[in-house]
This record gives sequence, structure tokens and C-alpha cells, in this order.
Amino acid sequence: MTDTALAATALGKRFGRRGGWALRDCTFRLPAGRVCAVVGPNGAGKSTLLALAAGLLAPTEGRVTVLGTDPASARTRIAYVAQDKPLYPQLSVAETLLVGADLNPERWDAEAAERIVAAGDLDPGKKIRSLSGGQRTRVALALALAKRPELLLLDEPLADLDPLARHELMGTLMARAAQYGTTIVMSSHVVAELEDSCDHLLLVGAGRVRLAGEIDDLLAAHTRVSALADARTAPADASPVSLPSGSAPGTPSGSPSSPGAAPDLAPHTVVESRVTGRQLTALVRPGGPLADGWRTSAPSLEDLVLAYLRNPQAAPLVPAEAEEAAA
Ligand SMILES: Nc1ncnc2c1ncn2[C@@H]1O[C@H](COP(=O)(O)OP(=O)(O)OP(=O)(O)O)[C@@H](O)[C@H]1O
Repeated sequence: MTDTALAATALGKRFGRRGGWALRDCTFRLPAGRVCAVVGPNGAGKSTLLALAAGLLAPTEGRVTVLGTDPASARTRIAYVAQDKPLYPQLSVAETLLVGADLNPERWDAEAAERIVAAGDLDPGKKIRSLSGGQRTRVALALALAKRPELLLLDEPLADLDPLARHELMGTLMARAAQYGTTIVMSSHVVAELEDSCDHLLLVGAGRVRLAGEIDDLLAAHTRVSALADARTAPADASPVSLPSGSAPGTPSGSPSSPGAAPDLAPHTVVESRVTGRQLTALVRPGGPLADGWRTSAPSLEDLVLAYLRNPQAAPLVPAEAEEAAA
């Protein structure tokens, strides 16, 4: 038993010798028993990362280990639900579950599989090819959960489910994770839904890990600040601006503030800043006490993720740094 469910060291994947890097220089560690959200824009490398962890792709460089070993050796202990939910179209729902039971004789939880399928009112005799996208997702999740995996890798598992099914299946996932100590790694674009269910975050952008760590630590490492902007910094419309110190987002701010200007943000790291009317707001990683004059508030997970997505040049915050910054 290892306390690390998934670890990557300088992990990189390039498709074809002349292709670009889908993932590059990714180093992070995910403790066992956590529910981890993988977020990032389209094409960021999320599916590639999950497929590498599932052992369906081989790294071009670096290393990925799951449950203390290489992905191929851990295959029976992992379940992976790919974005396109590959199932045999000619089989019925019931036959699909029987195949799952045959392939996983030691661990199969038939009762759980049947319960998940029944909760969607699926006719067990219906062929997979005649199911809707959301119904297929339900069958794929039933197969994955009934395998009682130690690590569950889910690539946008909830994307095609209706709101009630999303809620119900997310509840089932969380209940199983709590009951069996399952580690879940789940990519999603619906950040608001992750706040209550996930405790760890990996934000990937352009093939690199930009944020990694416990969500509480990452939130604690950031602060929203606001103050009245002076005329020098306040354009008429709401738009991203340079801060009073003139720092670029993602870099520690530098020059001193002028008399009457909003307080200086040096030496903090500015992730994003905006001026709306005369109000200047920013999301920063404080590098020490904030000057008097800033009103501060805690960001939500959605605030944090959106700020990094809007500012691809913002400085990354990765494992060791995340813990230090929150201390
Ligand atoms: N089989 C492949 N062959 C060539 N390039 C690929 C292949 N799979 C992915 N890529 C490229 O790798 C990059 C990362 O793709 P990936 O599917 O991992 O992104 P993603 O973050 O999952 O995106 P999305 O949110 O759209 O699902 C993209 O530039 C994509 O074009």
C-alpha cells in the first residue's frame, strides 16, 4: 500500500516525432484517497495525462507511476472511463455487465453495477448501440465502479448527463470514494460543480501543470484584493490593466506606488487584475502582508481557476510551492 496514488516526474508526451508536445515537463504527486479535479482549456493535455496514467499511452519522456508501480502493472487496480466511453455496441446492458464481471472476477460488485444502471431506468436487455450518450456514460460508470478500483480515472465523466443524473452519479462516486478510500482523478470543464466534491486540483495549460495541490492550500495561497484606482490606472471601461506598480500578471509587482494611487502590490505575485469604473480588483498570491488600503476577500475555486485560465502567462504554483505559500 502506498500513500501516493499518482505521481509524475518530468512527464512528457509528444504524438509523432514531428508533432508538438501534448504534455511537457509535468511533475506532481497526488496522495491516495483524494478526489482530484483536472481542469484546463481545450487541448491543454488533460486526456493525454489521464491516458498516460491508465497505461494506454507511453510517455515520450519522464515517468508516471500509479499506486506505487507502473500503470501496466496496476491495471487491475485502476478503472478508466475515457471521454468517448468505448463499449461494445452489439452487447446489451446486461451482457456488458456480465463481461465486466468475467474480466474482474476477484473484485466485481454486481449489486453496485445493477443499482447504478437501474437508477437510470435502463432496460438491461437494450443494446448499447441504441442508448443515448448519457445512458452510455451511466453504463461505463457502472462498469468502472463495480470493479472496485483503487484509482478511478474519469475523463469528463459528467459532460453528457442531465442535471439530475449528474447530481445523482456524482453523489454515487463520492459515496464510493468515501466508503472504499478510492482515489478519483476526474477532468471537467464545469468548475462550479467541483468545489464541493474535489479536494485536490491539477490545472493544466498548454501541456504544463500550472496549479497543483490541495484545494484548501491553493485557495489559502491566494487573495482577492480591491481598492479605488487612481486616474492613471482607471480606463473608462472594464478591462484588464496593469497594476499601479506596472507589474505584468503572474510576476511579483515592482515599482513604488504614487501618492493618491491604489496601494502598491509589490512584492506580491499578481495573477490577474482588472479595473471596473474606478474600482481596481486583483487576484494575488501574497508574498507578505498586504498594504493598508486593500480590501481583501477569499477567492472561490471558480474565481481561482478562471483567473488562471484567463491569464495563461500567470506564474505557476506547483506542489512544494503550494504548501509553502499556504503555510
Ligand atoms: N492521438 C493524437 N494524435 C495527435 N495529437 C494528439 C492526439 N491526442 C491529443 N493530441 C493533441 O495533444 C494536445 C492535448 O490534447 P488532449 O486531448 O490531451 O487535451 P484536453 O485537455 O483533454 O482537451 P479537451 O478539453 O478538448 O478534451 C492537443 O493539442 C491535441 O491536438
